[in-house]
Amino acid sequence: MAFELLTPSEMAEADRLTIAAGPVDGIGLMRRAGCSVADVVLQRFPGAKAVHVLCGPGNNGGDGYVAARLLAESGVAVRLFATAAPRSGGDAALAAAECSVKVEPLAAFAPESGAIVVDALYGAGLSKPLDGEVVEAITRTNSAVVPVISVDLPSGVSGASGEIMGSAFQATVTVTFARKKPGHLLYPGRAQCGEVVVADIGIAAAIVGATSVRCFENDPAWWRRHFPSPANDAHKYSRGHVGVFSGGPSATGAARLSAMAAARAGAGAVTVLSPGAALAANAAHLTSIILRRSDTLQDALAFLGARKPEVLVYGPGLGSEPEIGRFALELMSVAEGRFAALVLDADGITSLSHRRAAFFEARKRPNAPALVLTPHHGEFGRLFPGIAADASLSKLERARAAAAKANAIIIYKGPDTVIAVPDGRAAINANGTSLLATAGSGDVLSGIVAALLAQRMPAFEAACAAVWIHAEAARRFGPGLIAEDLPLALREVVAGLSG
Ligand SMILES: NC(=O)C1=CN([C@@H]2O[C@H](COP(=O)(O)OP(=O)(O)OC[C@H]3O[C@@H](n4cnc5c(N)ncnc54)[C@H](O)[C@@H]3O)[C@@H](O)[C@H]2O)[C@@H](O)CC1
Ligand SMILES: [K+]
Repeated sequence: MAFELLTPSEMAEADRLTIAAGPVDGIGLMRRAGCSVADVVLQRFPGAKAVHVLCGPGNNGGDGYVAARLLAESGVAVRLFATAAPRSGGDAALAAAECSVKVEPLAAFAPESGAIVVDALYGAGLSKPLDGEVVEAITRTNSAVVPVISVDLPSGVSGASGEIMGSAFQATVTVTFARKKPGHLLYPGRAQCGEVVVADIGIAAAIVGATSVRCFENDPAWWRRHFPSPANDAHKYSRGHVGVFSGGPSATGAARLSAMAAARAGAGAVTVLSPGAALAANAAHLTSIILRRSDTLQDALAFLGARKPEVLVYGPGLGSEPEIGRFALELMSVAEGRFAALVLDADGITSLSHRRAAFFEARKRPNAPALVLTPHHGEFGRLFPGIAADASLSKLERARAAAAKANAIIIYKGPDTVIAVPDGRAAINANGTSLLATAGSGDVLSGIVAALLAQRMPAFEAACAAVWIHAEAARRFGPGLIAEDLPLALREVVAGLSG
């Protein structure tokens, strides 16, 4: 399986390059696309009483004409409803000319029980919100609960952003071509797609690679070879050492969740750095995790000098007061030669929103440590208010813009977590689960990222792996999950990836 996610413009680029390379031409690609749609209809709904094909004015409609022709030739009862005739001379007009099914106006379409709807109204070319008779047809279809096969994208869903433009079909199956698009994985579009089938229409992998694509569906297949497993002669510190800062006496649990997750994700040693006032609370709950007092920057420096951790986690349970942000900036400024990466989560992010200018300035320094930020929607808006407020940007573009601005790896959390790095690469996670919407699950994620970075997994791959493993552990554990369950649930997932 191939994991690139092509935006509509990258898909058009792949289309052009394929046609230029020959021998297949535009109508040839359209015939293959329409044929794959007809195949899915015949395979999934062999007993359908009728198929109603809805065709728009562009090439998405062209795929619909091909599918209508092939289904009619297979003996299926087909009715075809169109918004307008395709532009003459184009591939869709050729496809329409080859299709002898009578064309009826879209206004005449009414979903019928036992019939299937093929939605070929708009796909990659959707450029403005749907309205009028198209929205009426969508509303009638969605409320009739008939199976809908959407061609490329459910009409109304933006392939680039997953936004719903006006209204969108609720598809049962979406048949897309060559590769998925970001809109198949980003919400709210993802919820409209149903099952996504990727049909091979003869666009070669080398051609996909020749486009400007920099976004991937997060999957172990492309980061697994970097997944760490300890060398035979490993000792605990060579496996990677993570330091996690703890909050005060009444807020110590978050750091322990992070620390336990780091240990389960393979860090050989994990130290909780605790304020003196919280030592007793932490000591009562920690066994294999090392506990060390740290009240000041001097204490932290002494730990860094003596124990040389690779990665620090700063944020869980710390509180969002400005001095927490100041300490984060101080940690970054003393990093060189002392630790390689800092994971800032939760309060670590919120507290920096009081010192944004100083933070962004600090991130420009050439010796700044690698930085991972793991904001959810609210934290993202506090640290990157300008980017968050730009309604023209998709979640993917927001994450990329934030990664560039903060010179950091961004894990923009949510049901469709986006991972982005400053060089423009990005991934969208697809195995998320609402089971992770539970207090403390973010603390666990920061521990996993830290552990993988401490084991020297490359940063983008480490962030992607952490997000996937975190969700996979939650899925396997199932309902009833609380954050305390996650570190142990990691064991099985990590074991499956190791060796
Ligand atoms: N690019 C490729 O590689 C391939 C594309 N194919 C199909 O071609 C589709 C893209 O075709 P097009 O670029 O022609 O785009 P569409 O067919 O999605 O729509 C384009 C047309 O709709 C109009 N339009 C856009 N939004 C509208 C709105 N809200 N209300 C009314 N009119 C609106 C545009 O002005 C244009 O005339 C893909 O989704 C796919 O189904 C396939 O045939 C196979 C190959
Ligand atoms: K469509």
